[in-house]
Amino acid sequence: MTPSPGMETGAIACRPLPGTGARQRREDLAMLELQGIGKSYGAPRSWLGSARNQRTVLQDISMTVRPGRTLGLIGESGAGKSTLARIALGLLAPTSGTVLFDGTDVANLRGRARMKFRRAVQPVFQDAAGALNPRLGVEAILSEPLYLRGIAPSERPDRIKAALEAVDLVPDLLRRRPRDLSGGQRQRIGLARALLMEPSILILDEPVSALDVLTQAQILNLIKDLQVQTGLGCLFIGHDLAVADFLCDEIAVLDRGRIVEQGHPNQLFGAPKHAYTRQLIKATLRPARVSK
Ligand SMILES: Nc1ncnc2c1ncn2[C@@H]1O[C@H](COP(=O)(O)OP(=O)(O)OP(=O)(O)O)[C@@H](O)[C@H]1O
Repeated sequence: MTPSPGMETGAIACRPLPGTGARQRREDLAMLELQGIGKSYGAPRSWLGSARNQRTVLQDISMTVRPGRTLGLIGESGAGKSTLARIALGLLAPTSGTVLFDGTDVANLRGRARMKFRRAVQPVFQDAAGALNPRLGVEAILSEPLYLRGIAPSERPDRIKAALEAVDLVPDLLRRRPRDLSGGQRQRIGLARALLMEPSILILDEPVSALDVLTQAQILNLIKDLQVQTGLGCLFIGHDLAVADFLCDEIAVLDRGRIVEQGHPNQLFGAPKHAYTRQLIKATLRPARVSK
């Protein structure tokens, strides 16, 4: 199959973020585990004992995001991907099941321990424009995580500069606002902001869906390089099989709130077991396989 343009051509140079260092790859250590996650929206009519208003969107989802690995969650619109992303980030409570961060149920985390979890698991969303405060300039946007981490003001400019370099942006952009950036630049700023939190895990919710194919390839290479460099674990959420194939070590296929198949991309694309996976592959116009 044909690789998407730019995907296989020279990965963007990696520069370590200051203070991030190159983390050890700890392949066997589970960092974020979702165990039997279920989610229903809408309040039950409890006084009638009826659940007529409730709609179940996730059922019995179990997956583990490990350091240095990228797990993909693929499904069509409405399958429940963003709901799962919000649960993994601790922004939404599951109706059933448990999210474990380094072995601890995040529902029981309070105070500093909860802040540590929220810092360690960082999102990168599809809509970078919506995720960046439009009233702030890039410098203020990138200062925020450093402020939250208690980094001294005197240290912030160097860290911001290095973060910009890490995502291949020039310091000139610091004075601009999100609306004055291209989609790709905004996504890089979103990535830099997440990285400045020194996360263990990135939740990539459709991170390149809004970008043209060349910019997609650059951002995907960047994510991959940064992951190798820092040992980050990633949960990639999306619908694009070619992107998942390029980025992921393992892919789970989500159909109407249930994982119907999970495996290595070669197995999944080469010999899909479930009818829904076959349907997804067939519906994709010749997904580009990219050599790893
Ligand atoms: N706050 C909410 N209240 C009620 N229903 C919701 C809420 N959020 C999402 N849903 C419903 O849950 C289902 C799953 O939505 P979700 O956004 O998780 O899917 P998705 O796979 O991310 O879709 P897309 O790729 O289109 O963003 C959808 O039917 C949606 O309408």
